Amino acid sequence: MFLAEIIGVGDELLYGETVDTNTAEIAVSLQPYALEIRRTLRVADHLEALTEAVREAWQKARLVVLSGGLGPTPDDITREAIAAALGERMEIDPQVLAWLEGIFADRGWKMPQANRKQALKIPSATWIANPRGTAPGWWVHREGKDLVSLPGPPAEWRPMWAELLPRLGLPAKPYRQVAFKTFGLGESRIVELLGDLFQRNGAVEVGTYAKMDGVAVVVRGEPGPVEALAAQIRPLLGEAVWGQEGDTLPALALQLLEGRKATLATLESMTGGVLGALLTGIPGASRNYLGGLVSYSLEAKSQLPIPLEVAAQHGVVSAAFAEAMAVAARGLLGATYGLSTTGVAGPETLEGQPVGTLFVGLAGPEGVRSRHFRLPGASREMIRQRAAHAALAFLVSELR
Ligand SMILES: NC(=O)c1ccc[n+]([C@@H]2O[C@H](COP(=O)(O)O)[C@@H](O)[C@H]2O)c1
Repeated sequence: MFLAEIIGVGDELLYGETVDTNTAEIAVSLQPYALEIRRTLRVADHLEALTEAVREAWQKARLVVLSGGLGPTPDDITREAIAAALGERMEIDPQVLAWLEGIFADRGWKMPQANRKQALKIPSATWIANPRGTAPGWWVHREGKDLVSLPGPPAEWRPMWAELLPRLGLPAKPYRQVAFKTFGLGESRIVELLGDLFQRNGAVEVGTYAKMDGVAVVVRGEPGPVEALAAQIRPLLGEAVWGQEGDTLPALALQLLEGRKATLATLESMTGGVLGALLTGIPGASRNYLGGLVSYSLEAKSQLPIPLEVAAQHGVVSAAFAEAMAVAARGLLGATYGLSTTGVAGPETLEGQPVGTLFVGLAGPEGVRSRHFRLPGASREMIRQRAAHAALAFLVSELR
């Protein structure tokens, strides 16, 4: 199998100011191709180090993809490093220079001298137009190999790469990926459930990925074996599965509400607005999400039509109180459904309940229910995010 090497360029990637997600994203985009990735690199804005890295990658690999270092400042040296590694001289391309000057002219500015270097190119490279920035990329096709140099910002390189990748003529392999998105199961529980089906052989590979919206179980590889294994895995995950590849909890929740021509109101305590933020992050949310309130303190709760004797009897962090809050949410905004959160995000505990405790209430035409969660999380922020996703996972499972 041919090799591919991916290089993330920039000091910030080495010292942790920025986590290099570009390399991972580019690697994922190469999965449908018959290329093997044995290593990826992060290299500083250092001419010698980057030249050496590019030279070595070019020697070994069928495809080399770089991201970063195409800006106008002196520390942007990716162009120089590629030119040195490939033994070519860069020249200013007058057409690209005119295009650059035009961008600045449109904004009513004169182009700074520093930007001139973004019009530099080696003879064997062709330009990759950048529709969103001043750093065009390079595509070198030489000796049956390809080298692609992209700018660092994802908003810039994504459309450039999406357009170029199919044109590279890389050897394709039959490939299929199936994802089951679950909530409420830990990764180790999933490993236990899957047993021998947790396979990693030549034909298929199973992986689990823990995110805020739960654990995704991904099966990838040759289409036939993937379909067969996914069909065996699906029933083992049962009710925990809420979606598939590309689904998000807030979008799915809104879609299910729309399917019922229903509306939703929220009343949040522990999540402090995170739930509302997730829902309003989806375009068109206002069709089905009426809005919500954050009643964080007991004082705020006492201003709302919630029977406080429920709190006195069961505590604020309880199934009964979550249900009372959900009923109040529904009534206050006249929504079809009311959804509530109450719990303990930490680091302080509340009412003797451990950090990570969450009760979600859901009130609707069919009555009122609640669910108890014990959420893992290393920080208050993580738990609040997980809690908001848990509330949506509960809503989705009830609306299905
Ligand atoms: N009913 C609720 O969900 C609710 C409201 C306020 C605080 N808390 C929890 O109480 C603890 C202390 O809160 P503060 O750190 O905001 O004072 C935290 O764990 C927090 O998550 C829970």
